[in-house]
Amino acid sequence: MVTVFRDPAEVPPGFGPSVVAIGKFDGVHSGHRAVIDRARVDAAALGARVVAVTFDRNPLSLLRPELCPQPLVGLEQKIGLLAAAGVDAVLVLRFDDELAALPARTFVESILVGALGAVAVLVGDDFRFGRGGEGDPGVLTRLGEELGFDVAVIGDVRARDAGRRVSSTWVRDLLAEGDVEGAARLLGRPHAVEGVVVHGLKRGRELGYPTANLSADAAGFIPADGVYAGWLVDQGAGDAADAATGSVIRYPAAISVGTNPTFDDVPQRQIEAYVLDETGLDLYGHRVEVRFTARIRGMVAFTGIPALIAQMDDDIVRVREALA
Ligand SMILES: Cc1cc2nc3c(=O)[nH]c(=O)nc-3n(C[C@H](O)[C@H](O)[C@H](O)COP(=O)(O)O)c2cc1C
Ligand SMILES: Nc1ncnc2c1ncn2[C@@H]1O[C@H](COP(=O)(O)OP(=O)(O)O)[C@@H](O)[C@H]1O
Repeated sequence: MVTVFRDPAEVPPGFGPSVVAIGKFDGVHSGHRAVIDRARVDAAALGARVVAVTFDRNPLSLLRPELCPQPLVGLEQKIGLLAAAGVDAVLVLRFDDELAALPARTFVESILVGALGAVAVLVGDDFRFGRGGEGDPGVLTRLGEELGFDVAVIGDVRARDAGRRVSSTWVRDLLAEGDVEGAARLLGRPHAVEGVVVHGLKRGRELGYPTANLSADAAGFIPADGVYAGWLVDQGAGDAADAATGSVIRYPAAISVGTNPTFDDVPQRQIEAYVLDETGLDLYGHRVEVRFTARIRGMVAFTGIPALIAQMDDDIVRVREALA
């Protein structure tokens, strides 16, 4: 089980020694996981814990909101992915005015050394920290020499085929084009959006394809409008029965993203998933994750419902092939 601290003050005294990896970790892609893997190796050698230090939001949302991109994953998704990558603890720092104004030295003394007892710190080469971005890997290294921890700057992880640096921006660009296969190669897993199933316009059943509609506040970057093959992972209604069984069920699914332009009554982009070969499910109120594995086609405004249904019949055949 991973331990999550939402404030440095929550870290118990004497928690260290720890090997700390710091970053935004948006998407927890293969580059991020290379940093975590290195931290695990170092921690094993030093008899220390592995801690990921990250932020509750993109620092840009406070510093330069006009430049702040849509996150690839929500905070809770990120914590789950860091846990899956093998960290022992995650420290989530609230990126507010106070943290943004903290001098680099204070950040290191109070959080890395004071709270976490860091013996080694790993960062990417573009890491900046402290007031006005005054801290960089060089500053961190000198503070480490003075205060007694090692600093490792992890070089770029490159995509095997393209030779380009793996980055959250690249994943975002691919998803914005609907290239969920390309995104999955960089992430090392299918991209996913997570939310609660809400009531839609009750048209799905009439069309022969009931769809679980995700709430508008779903976490995770929404890929380009279109139809996709993927999976719906049902995490249950979060009630006592589910907690007791802890059961998570993964279903094959045909996924639709868009405003359903055949109809002109859906104001917002919507993510919906039809679970193949199931008719009696009741997913309302359940927390689900929708995973995107292949793109089938773009969204189409059909003139008439029979044309939409005929196309959906064909989509299901192609989704089945993509998932086989
Ligand atoms: C496999 C699949 C393909 C879809 N393709 C389209 C499409 O091309 N155009 C469109 O307007 N809606 C499309 N939809 C969305 C349907 O219009 C939507 O699921 C239906 O209206 C039910 O909406 P409801 O859940 O709000 O009742 C698609 C849905 C699925 C599951
Ligand atoms: N195969 C299935 N895939 C997705 N949802 C299903 C399926 N079978 C039954 N359901 C249930 O039906 C609901 C979707 O039916 P639909 O007529 O599209 O209504 P809504 O417009 O409220 O989404 C889902 O939220 C889920 O509870």
